[in-house]
Amino acid sequence: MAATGAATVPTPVPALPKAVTVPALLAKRAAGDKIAMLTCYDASFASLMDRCGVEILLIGDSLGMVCAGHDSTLPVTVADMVYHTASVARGNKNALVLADMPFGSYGNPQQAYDSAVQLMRAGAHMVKIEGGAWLADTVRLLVERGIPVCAHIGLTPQFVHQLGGFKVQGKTGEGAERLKNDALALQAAGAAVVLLEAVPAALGREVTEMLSVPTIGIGAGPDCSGQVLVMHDLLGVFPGRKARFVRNFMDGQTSIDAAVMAYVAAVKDGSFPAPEHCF
Ligand SMILES: Nc1nc(=O)c2c([nH]1)NC[C@@H]1CN(c3ccc(C(=O)N[C@@H](CCC(=O)O)C(=O)O)cc3)CN21
Ligand SMILES: CC(C)C(=O)C(=O)O
Ligand SMILES: [Mg+2]
Repeated sequence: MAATGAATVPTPVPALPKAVTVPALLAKRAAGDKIAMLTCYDASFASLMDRCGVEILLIGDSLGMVCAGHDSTLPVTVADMVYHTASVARGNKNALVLADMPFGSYGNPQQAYDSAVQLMRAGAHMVKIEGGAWLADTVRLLVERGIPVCAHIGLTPQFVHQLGGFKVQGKTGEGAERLKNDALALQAAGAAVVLLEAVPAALGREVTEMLSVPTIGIGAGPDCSGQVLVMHDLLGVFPGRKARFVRNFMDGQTSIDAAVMAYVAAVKDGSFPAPEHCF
């Protein structure tokens, strides 16, 4: 028996990470721990991201653009989302599986419920819908029936034809007020997560401070509770024009695992997003 205790105690084998749950996300928000999320569309990448510590895997309707080659997310169907959600769920162990409700699948609360049930049966743990305070009744109905909801506000790509392009939102006083009002209404209706896309960093911070549920930002500044990127942007394989909030994490790495781990580390230590990624 060695005389000096501390140095001879064997390093414990790290416990397997606990599955990421809705209460676990709330606890991270309360503790100020950053949340790392990525889009994911298949089982192989789900397995890779899960083992690299990504906490939320988003089956984004961006798959219509990055996988299928459309120029918007509008052509994506519930059947497309079910196929990719089931694929991701098979590859995942610990992460929370979040599925986008595609364009046209939540026109009223009952249609939203029917669509969400299909995604939950496919393996989603939470669904995401785009829109503001007008969606409160839909959020309430889903949450009351056991379907956790992420509310997506700011730049909502399903509204591209109304927004006139993929443009930064909440830049005017009126726009910022509307966004804050939407965030509060959606949280009050039961949203477990609020996703902020392409809004000024100061507004991302304000909304995050106003809410008790976590915010996940994409082009919404460093003060959100967590961050998300489209995996093709993180890996530098998307051929289109890249948004200001994108960082290619393959730079300086020699494997996809290393790039994903660098992303998780940069989100956790607050070094991503940097000022050049913010509006
Ligand atoms: N590969 C990819 N990455 C994404 O982040 C993404 C998709 N696809 N498809 C669905 C939506 C579309 N998104 C986009 C696409 C482009 C910009 C963009 O270029 N924004 C300009 C702002 C221009 C302005 O406000 O005038 C930028 O400079 O970042 C932003 C979000 C986000 N989502
Ligand atoms: C960009 C993220 C937030 C998304 O909704 C998607 O990938 O579809
Ligand atoms: Mg989406």
